[in-house]
Amino acid sequence: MYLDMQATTPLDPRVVDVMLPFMTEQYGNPHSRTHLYGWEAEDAVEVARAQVAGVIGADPKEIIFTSGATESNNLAIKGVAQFYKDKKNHIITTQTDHKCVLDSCRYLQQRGFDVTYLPVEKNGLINLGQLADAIRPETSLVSVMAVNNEIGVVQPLMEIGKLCRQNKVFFHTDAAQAVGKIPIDVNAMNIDLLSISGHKLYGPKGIGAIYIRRRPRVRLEAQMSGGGQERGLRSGTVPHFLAVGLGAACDIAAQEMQRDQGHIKRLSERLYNGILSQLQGVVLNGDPLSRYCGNINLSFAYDVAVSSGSACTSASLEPSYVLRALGVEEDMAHTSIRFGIGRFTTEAEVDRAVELTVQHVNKLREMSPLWEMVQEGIDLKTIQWSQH
Ligand SMILES: Cc1ncc(COP(=O)(O)O)c(C=O)c1O
Ligand code: FES
Repeated sequence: MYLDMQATTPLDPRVVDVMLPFMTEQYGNPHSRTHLYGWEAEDAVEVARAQVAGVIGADPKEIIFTSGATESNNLAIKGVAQFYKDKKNHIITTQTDHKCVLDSCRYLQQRGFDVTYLPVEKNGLINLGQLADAIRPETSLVSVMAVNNEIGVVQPLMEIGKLCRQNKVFFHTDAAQAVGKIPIDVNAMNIDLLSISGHKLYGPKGIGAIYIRRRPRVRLEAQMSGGGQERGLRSGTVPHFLAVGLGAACDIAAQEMQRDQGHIKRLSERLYNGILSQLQGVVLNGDPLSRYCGNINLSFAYDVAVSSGSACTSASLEPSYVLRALGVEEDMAHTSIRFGIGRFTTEAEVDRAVELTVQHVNKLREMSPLWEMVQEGIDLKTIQWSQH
């Protein structure tokens, strides 16, 4: 039973089929210009580039292959900030963006840039008025993720894009959890830079892409020195079989998005209703409407000692910084579980997850004196504990 599709997805077998020949017979270097092996590989990379562009409504020339969304986010944020640094030294992101976005911003802060970390509302969405107020003449970039990896909320991309364009500020979105799952159109949404990860959409790990708008043109400083591949923005040999895999994954996702959504929505509802019909004191984290249906993040009231921390950083016992940014109380943040449903999830897996969740929560609650008090109608917040 695997319900962690935000962490990673399995390779679609159709993607593997397309990749295989490029690992065995067609193993040329796509940058070798003098023989058939090189040409074959180059052609395959260009087909893949067009497939990646296709799923977000971009031009293939606007796609650069990278090693994943972490690299794309680093390149977008550091690259734009550094290129425009003489005139503009301010960037804006959100408190709930991915660690690699936040860390890239911290890196810039240490080098003299000014960063605004926008708070989010209780539902996990940013406040557009606050974003408008945060934009200054010296702002070069706004970076707001599309779908949140922990709670699945979808930020208002269309509105953010419009605001950024009006103010002549570039708009980058980390769309690692969004591409191939929800419709994205870089032109309709005025997105200037966008990060993609292969292994979140049934493609291979170790490959990703960044979309960089050509009109109006976005300039950025490369973060890798070398042979000047990928228009000088990302030196290093393109791993052609991975690129081919990413291309195929994007192509399949584009064609089957509606079908995937139908399947995933049905199973998510089954999971959510299954748990909520059998347990009290369960809360869905994040906006109930503006969300990707394959992510269900639930908190279980009172002493369910699951203490998973963040679904993504479960090695630490600290409650998730994303849930804290929503104002979720510490006890509820500590008892949150993220369920991730995807293309290959089955009804049987969901039913088993419901059964196990209900069983475990009931067991932990039986052991909890706090839960007993809640059952008796005592509001725990009114209690004076003898310590502290
Ligand atoms: C929202 C988000 N951004 C970026 C990443 C990093 O992606 P990659 O593993 O391709 O570097 C992830 C994956 O964990 C993610 O969920
Ligand atoms: S899903 Fe990406 S870090 Fe957890």
